[in-house]
Order: sequence, then structure tokens, then C-alpha cells
Amino acid sequence: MTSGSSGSSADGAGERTPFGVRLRAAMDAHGPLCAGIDPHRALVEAWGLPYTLAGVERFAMTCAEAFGGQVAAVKPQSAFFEVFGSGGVALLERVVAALRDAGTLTVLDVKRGDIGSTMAAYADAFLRESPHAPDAITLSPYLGYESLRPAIDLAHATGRGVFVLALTSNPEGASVQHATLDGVSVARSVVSGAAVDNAPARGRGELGSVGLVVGATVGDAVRRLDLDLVGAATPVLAPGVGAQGAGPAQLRDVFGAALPQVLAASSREVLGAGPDVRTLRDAARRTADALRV
Ligand SMILES: O=C(O)c1cc(=O)[nH]c(=O)n1[C@@H]1O[C@H](COP(=O)(O)O)[C@@H](O)[C@H]1O
Repeated sequence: MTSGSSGSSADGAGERTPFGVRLRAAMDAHGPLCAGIDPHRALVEAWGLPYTLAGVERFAMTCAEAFGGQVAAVKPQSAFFEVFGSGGVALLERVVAALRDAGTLTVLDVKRGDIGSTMAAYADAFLRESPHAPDAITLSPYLGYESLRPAIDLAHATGRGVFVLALTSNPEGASVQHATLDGVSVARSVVSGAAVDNAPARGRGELGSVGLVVGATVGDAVRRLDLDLVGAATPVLAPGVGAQGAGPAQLRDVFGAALPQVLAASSREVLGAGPDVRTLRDAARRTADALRV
């Protein structure tokens, strides 16, 4: 499987297989791990590298080499590249391109969200066809789920995907995400939005391209989301595995019957196995195997 199989038109609206379908195939082939590339200063230095653009390039390209072709998806965290300004952003583009060449799906963690007219520009920046466009991005719905429409529509048009924050892994998230309007929580309204957007995929018996982010650490709180609403058609990105304390048991407890559509994300714990490429690859493979349903 390649991450970018197909022809495409000038605006990218080609015949690429929808992201959800490609994600299902990737998880079936490699297990449900999304390996994060988060070049924290402490990790870069622990690898014996200087915390400079060159050091971070070595770190990130080693990750791309280790993870490419081995895991379902890779999630570079944009913040750690943006620290280095335009050079860091150019490096991020090279990392995405390298993973694309290896046939591995990329979820670029940029957590964008803005008024619709600005959202259209963010959608163009990340979801239109280009050699360094990722397969999916993370989105923040706190200006209203519908404000994300330009990104959702362009993702559908270009065979790409989005993951919308629903219930995040950090303890502070609950104060906003469990707030209710007319008896419906913010998080649950995001789940409903994704269910509507994935209804056509559900009708085809496929995984949709509008995913949710639900932390693997949220415990019982997940019950309030009514994940049943989305059936088996909505992919769920579940960060929090490893450094934030969640493992296979927590994933089973939190997601239950929805587990087959969960893409579990782990960054620091896997990255700690570097800098040797083979050791890093083995750590990712071991984690992916342990998470298999
Ligand atoms: O969107 C995310 O990926 C995300 C959402 C969330 O609720 N919690 C969360 O930790 N993340 C991201 O997932 C990664 C977690 O990294 P580790 O804690 O090192 O595994 C970071 O890049 C976070 O920004």
C-alpha cells in the first residue's frame, strides 16, 4: 500500500483512495500504532545529538527511517519543528515526504481551528495536493465544529483525513469538553458531527475520513461521549499511550467495542529507544504488536 496511490487533478481532487480506507488497510497490515515524532530537547540530547536544527534533522530522519513501512501511521508534532522557524518547517516537509515515499501514512499534528474563511487557508496549506502534504491533520473544533467545514470538505476531495479533538488526554481538557449546551456536551457534539460526516462511508461499510481524538487516558469519561453514535465508521486517534500512562489494558477499558477503529498514538516512550535505527524500529513493532486487538 502506498500513502498516495492514484492520479490527481490540479487541485488534488484525484482518485486517491479515501483516507479512512487507507487507514483501515494500514492498521490491518501493521497493527494500530501511530508512532509520534516529537523531538523534545531532552530526547534529542539523550540520543547524543545537539539541540540544533541539524540535530533535530538527524533525530527526525532516523525516526522516518525506523518507522517507514513498519507502522500504520506516523504523527510528527509540528510544534517541535516550528521551534526552529522556517528551517524547521522545511525539515517537517522533508520528514512527511520521506514517510510518503516509504508508503507510510502521516498524521501531521498541527491542531488547527479558526473562523471558516481562515480555515479555508489552513485547509489549502495542509490538505491540497503537494509532495509534502500529509495524509491527515489534527483539528481543534473550539470555534465550532462547522467552522472546520473547509478542511473537512477539502480532505474528502483530496482523499485525505482529519482528526478532530473530542476528549483530549490532558486533565485540563474536561472543563471545556464536558461543558453542556442544551444537555449535550461539547465533546459529544463533536462526536455527532463526525458521525454525520462519516455516514456515507458507514453506508459503504468503510472507515470514514473524519476521525476523532480521544485520549487513551480518559477512563470512564468516555461513556459520556456516546461513541456508539459513530458506529464502526469513525477512526479514533488515541494519544496517551506510554509516557502519559495508558497501555493496552486502558485502551480496552476506554474503547471497548470501538477498539478496532482506534489508532493508538505514542511518542516519548517509543522514541526513548533511539538513536539506533533497528532498536527504535523494534520498539515501535513491539508496541504495535502489544496493541493489536
Ligand atoms: O492530537 C494529539 O495527538 C494529542 C491529543 C491529546 O489529547 N493528547 C496528546 O498528547 N496529543 C499529542 O500526542 C503526543 C503525545 O506524546 P507522548 O505523551 O510523548 O506519547 C503529543 O504530540 C501531543 O501533542
